Amino acid sequence: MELVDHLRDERNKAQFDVEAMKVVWAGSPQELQLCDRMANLVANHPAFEKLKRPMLVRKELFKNSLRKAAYARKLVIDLGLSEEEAKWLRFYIDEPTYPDLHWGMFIPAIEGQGSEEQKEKWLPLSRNMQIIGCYAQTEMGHGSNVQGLETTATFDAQQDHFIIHSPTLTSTKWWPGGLGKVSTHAVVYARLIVNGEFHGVHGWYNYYSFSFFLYLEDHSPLPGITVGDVGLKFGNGAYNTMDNGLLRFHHVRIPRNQMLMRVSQVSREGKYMQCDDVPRQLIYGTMVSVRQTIVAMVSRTLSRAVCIATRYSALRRQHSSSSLVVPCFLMIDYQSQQSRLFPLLASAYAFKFVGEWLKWLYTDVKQRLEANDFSTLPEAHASTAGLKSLTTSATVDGIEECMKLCGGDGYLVSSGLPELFAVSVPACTYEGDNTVLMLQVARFVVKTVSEVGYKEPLGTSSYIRRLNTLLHNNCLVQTGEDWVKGDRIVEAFEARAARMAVTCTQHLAKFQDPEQGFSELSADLVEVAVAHCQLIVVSKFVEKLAQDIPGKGVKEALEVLCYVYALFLVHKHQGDFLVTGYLTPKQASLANRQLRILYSRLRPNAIALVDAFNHTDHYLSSVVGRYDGNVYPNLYQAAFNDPFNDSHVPDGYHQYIHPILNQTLAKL
Ligand SMILES: CC(C)(COP(=O)(O)OP(=O)(O)OC[C@H]1O[C@@H](n2cnc3c(N)ncnc32)[C@H](O)[C@@H]1OP(=O)(O)O)[C@@H](O)C(=O)NCCC(=O)NCCSC(=O)/C=C/CCCCCCCCCCCCC(=O)O
Ligand SMILES: Cc1cc2nc3c(=O)[nH]c(=O)nc-3n(C[C@H](O)[C@H](O)[C@H](O)COP(=O)(O)OP(=O)(O)OC[C@H]3O[C@@H](n4cnc5c(N)ncnc54)[C@H](O)[C@@H]3O)c2cc1C
Repeated sequence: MELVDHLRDERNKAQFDVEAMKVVWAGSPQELQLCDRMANLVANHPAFEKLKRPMLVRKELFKNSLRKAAYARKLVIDLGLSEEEAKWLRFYIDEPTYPDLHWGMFIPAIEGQGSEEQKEKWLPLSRNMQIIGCYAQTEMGHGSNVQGLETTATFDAQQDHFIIHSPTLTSTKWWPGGLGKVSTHAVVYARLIVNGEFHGVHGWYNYYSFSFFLYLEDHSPLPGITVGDVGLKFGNGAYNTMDNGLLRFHHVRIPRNQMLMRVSQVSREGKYMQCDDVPRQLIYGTMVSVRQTIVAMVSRTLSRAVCIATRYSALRRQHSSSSLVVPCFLMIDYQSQQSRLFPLLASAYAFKFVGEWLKWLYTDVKQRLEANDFSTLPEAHASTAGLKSLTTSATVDGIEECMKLCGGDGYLVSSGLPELFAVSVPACTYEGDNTVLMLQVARFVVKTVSEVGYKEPLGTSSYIRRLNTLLHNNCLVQTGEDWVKGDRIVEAFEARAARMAVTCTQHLAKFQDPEQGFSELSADLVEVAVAHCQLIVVSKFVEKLAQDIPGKGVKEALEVLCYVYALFLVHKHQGDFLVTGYLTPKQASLANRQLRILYSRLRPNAIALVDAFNHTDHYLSSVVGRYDGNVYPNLYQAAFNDPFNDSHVPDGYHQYIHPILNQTLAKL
């Protein structure tokens, strides 16, 4: 049967080389080839079917996810896949499960915080999956406040043991993924007590389950340990494939050498030693690593929602305002649809490029940390925390907007958007609540501003070196065209961030107790942090454009996206730009007018830009976002694929509808 491409006319409008753009999006020809291979391996393997997922009850859903993870492991071994290939394979399976935590947090925690001897012992076991681990930090009463963790690890010098204990209900470990049902091991965070003295929170390598011996059929916990799942979560098929768990210890003994010993150690004699020159913050290092990974991945999540909404918008017709009868307008041709959709399309590209940069920054920091150079850790912490917060919040809001952009059909599970929203929304909370993370960024920015004159601002805060210029020189834009210049845009974002930071720093200085000031001004401080992070994203996009980008029309198409991203933010946050006095109202309105011009330049490329994401229909799992655009027959068919349509007479019909029709309710 001949395949009809319902989006062919749209594809023919493209003004750039889509294949070349696919390389830019993927990062390199090699990455494109790798991702394409893994995405298609998953798409073509029946084991990874996922359309029925939302219909399954929790136990079936969970078993199904275990089956998929086992198939994935088998493929990794049978095909001899590299760690990088295996990572992408798991990514395209598109189902949160215990391997995310095992590979994403448990192993990095041992790598970052274990001594050489500990790494040698535990990493091979972990990498071969002879043990499965999770990351048990959060407690029922303490998520953001890590210093408040209550679980204790008391050293018993006589037996050379630590005694791990949950002294209160609120000290129950609560939420760790993979903990509830699957993991055999955990990195557990607890307060260290040696000779009655507290030494803050540290990490322990711990086993809590008999299933350490994988061939045991019994999976009951070790004596003194209570473990379980925290319960059903939002969005049926979404994050419920993960066994987020609870864990309590009742005086559980573990050998002394199971304390992760890179940051500090306890000797056989019970002497606590902080390792020379290694900052305590390193025990938070795993969070820096995962926040970076989240930023690297989140652009794909947003691109997926945007791809669905763009394709559907380019197919579905609505009435024009002059004729209520003849459906003529494509949804994508409404200015109002464009003004909601195109900034999201631009954001997906912007987040991809900032994610690449963050990966570079993190790789550099990791190498330095291995060589005991901790100088760039604060910058890495602020950048990973801030960008994780900014990009996940924008992505989750973006998915919701894409759902609305598809009208009623966006609300159908078969659109792929409700599940995508449900699986993504906890990213605003896990790995640090987004507001709490922005407050960390604000601390970093305010500290940098306060130290001007005696400490040189570096990296992402180096704009603060030019504080005088940024505070006193106002915007030079005179025409709309002036707004589409990279350096001018970056300067506008620098000036806004610098001015907001200085104002907040001055207000803070009026408080006698800095912590009280920080608390009272926290809403303003979050805005300072947002301005700083948006500057990073905009400037990394502009830097990307300065690179050599091959392919007909590719650079031009990216320029339009970059300016759409930046000018959309100028418009959305024009209050900041105006209040700080950097822009005049005239300049702000020129930015908005230019934005509309950019939307019309983006319009012919819209479908090609989402095709360049190279998403398979399997990964999208959306009837309205199909590549071929053949939406309506498939939408109709999807309705009948729902088991609810197996029969015309639902359970309960005879019992509860007939009495109403027959007016025999009294018999009920
Ligand atoms: C920082 C807090 C908010 C509180 O801090 P506070 O009490 O004020 O201060 P202190 O703790 O004393 O610290 C202050 C100083 O330390 C600096 N700091 C803080 N954090 C860090 C850090 N991370 N790194 C470096 N430095 C740091 C800070 O700047 C201060 O410095 P200074 O004194 O000013 O100089 C803190 O407590 C906090 O972080 N709270 C948030 C808690 C949190 O984030 N918890 C996370 C728990 S784990 C979790 O949620 C896991 C979720 C699982 C999600 C799964 C996602 C998976 C997707 C990705 C993985 C996929 C990989 C797949 C791989 C594969 O398949 O192969
Ligand atoms: C799906 C999912 C998976 C998770 N996986 C893991 C895991 O694998 N391992 C693990 O250890 N944990 C995990 N967590 C826990 C997660 O890290 C915490 O939920 C998160 O750190 C937030 O903590 P909390 O839930 O205690 O929220 P709270 O800290 O109670 O925050 C609640 C509200 O208070 C505000 N708030 C809190 N503190 C401040 C402050 N200082 N200033 C201003 N406002 C503040 C927040 O902004 C938020 O609005 C997971 C959570 C979820 C939802």
